[in-house]
Amino acid sequence: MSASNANRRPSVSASDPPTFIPIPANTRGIPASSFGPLSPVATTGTSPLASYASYGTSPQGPGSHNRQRSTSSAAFGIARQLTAFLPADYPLDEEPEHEGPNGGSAKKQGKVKVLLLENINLDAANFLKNAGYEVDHVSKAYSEEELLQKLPNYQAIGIRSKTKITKKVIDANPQLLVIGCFCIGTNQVDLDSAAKKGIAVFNSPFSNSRSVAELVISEIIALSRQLTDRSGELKQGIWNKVSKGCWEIRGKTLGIVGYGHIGAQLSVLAEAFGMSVIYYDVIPIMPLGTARQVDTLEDLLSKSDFVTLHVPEIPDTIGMMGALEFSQMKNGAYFINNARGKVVDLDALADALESKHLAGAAIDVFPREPGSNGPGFDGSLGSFIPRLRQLNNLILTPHIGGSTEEAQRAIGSEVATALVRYLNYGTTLGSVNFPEVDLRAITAQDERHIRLCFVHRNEPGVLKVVNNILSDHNIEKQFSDSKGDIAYLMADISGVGHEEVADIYTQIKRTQANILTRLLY
Ligand SMILES: NC(=O)c1ccc[n+]([C@@H]2O[C@H](COP(=O)([O-])OP(=O)(O)OC[C@H]3O[C@@H](n4cnc5c(N)ncnc54)[C@H](O)[C@@H]3O)[C@@H](O)[C@H]2O)c1
Ligand SMILES: O=C(O)[C@H](O)COP(=O)(O)O
Repeated sequence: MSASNANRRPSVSASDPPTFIPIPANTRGIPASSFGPLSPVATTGTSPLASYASYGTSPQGPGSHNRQRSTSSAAFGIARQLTAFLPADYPLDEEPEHEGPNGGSAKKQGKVKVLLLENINLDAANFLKNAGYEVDHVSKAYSEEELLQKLPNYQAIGIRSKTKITKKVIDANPQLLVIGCFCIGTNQVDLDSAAKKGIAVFNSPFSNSRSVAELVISEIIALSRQLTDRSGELKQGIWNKVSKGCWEIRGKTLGIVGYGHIGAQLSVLAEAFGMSVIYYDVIPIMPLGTARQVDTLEDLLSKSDFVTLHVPEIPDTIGMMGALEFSQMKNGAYFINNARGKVVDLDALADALESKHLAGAAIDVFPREPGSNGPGFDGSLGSFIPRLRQLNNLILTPHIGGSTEEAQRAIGSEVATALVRYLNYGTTLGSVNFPEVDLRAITAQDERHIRLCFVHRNEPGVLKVVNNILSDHNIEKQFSDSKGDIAYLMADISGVGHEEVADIYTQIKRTQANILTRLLY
């Protein structure tokens, strides 16, 4: 990038809408979702790194005098930041040199590239573009092969529940810095392998909970009244007005397995319909309303008219509903799964429905799901599928529990914000596989400040070595935390001359416990 390109800055007056995420000066403890809706479309794109240098860290926010920070500093900031985007073992000395600020040389230049898969909300894509990133938006999920081929061009990836980020994909992509799961579940990512390679993973823990809870309420009523069967018959010209086997839901017992964000939300809605609610969870959780926790899954199954699952896919929950558990359910009860496909043995469910032991079921999630819309929901995904397609009072939906405009917008905003905050500021609040670390923003008064973001193995003596390297400078603030095998240190250092940055970067990167070193300012 030439110096003139680097001089490009958004033309913002005090009355202009902000062109960056409104990150407060001290972000500690403030959930990303509290930052409000996506910011308006920017009129001028700006590098996230330039925006950090010239705007983002100002305690005064947009329109403050800190925007007057020198352009050459912003340009140099871009160059310095980008050295950190290279793989941890990239030889710094061999980076190609480009024309830098003030005619001097600078390191390789470029933009952060983000790959968004699975039709992630377009507002999120625009938000990331406005933050200065290059964004590629794809509507389908990628297979492992496609990821191995295409991901090496990107520093960040956004996925939903279908794309599997395996250890193989992680190992093949040392340039990858961050993964955004634009959904609740994170079972599709090898979180441990990602952490060990210094890749932070973020999700949206509750932005679609309400959408799922509402879908379950609709399914409870639809099953109870055999709605989809009646509708299907009428579409074929058959008038079949029956009341036999159709019930009100008032006074019936709903059994919720997993009383987390969705389960608890559903509990409140179900009571408003006059249902009695019981729930089973592996941890004691305070009931809402008059709901009641039971001690065992069997207890819940034997007492409920409707059983609905809201557990994550983890080793303990895989296969938790099989032939034995279905036999423990009441005769004529209904079963609903909007959690994850592998939690249920669908052949056993087909048996329970075919034998009329169960009166109906609603299934939104499957052990294997097609990667894109269109034909493909067939026996190749499991021998039970042709059986399920023949059954009465069985509602099959294509994993749409969280698919509402509201949920997708909220998730887009939340996860896109988390990605920008991590890439531009190093903040890991809300990460599912990293320790949560944040520092209040650099004041940006002093151009000689830098921020060290250091992901390392959790071993004794690391901080001593790092602080030795930093000891010639003033460490304004630092915070470190660990999670399992990895630890993360953020430190703001002042009094750093431009000529010293590469040296600090190289020394820290070469420490024995280094996983990923980034310098930001
Ligand atoms: N169908 C969809 O589109 C859709 C949308 C959102 C979420 N989901 C799925 O729903 C799951 C639940 O979402 P949430 O936001 O309520 O999660 P959550 O983490 O808030 O709650 C999950 C609850 O399950 C409990 N739990 C864990 N293991 C258990 C076990 N063996 N037995 C009983 N309880 C157990 C946990 O203690 C927790 O209370 C997600 O993990 C995701 O897989 C699906
Ligand atoms: O984990 C989730 O949030 C849900 O399963 C929704 O996944 P989706 O974004 O792929 O629809």
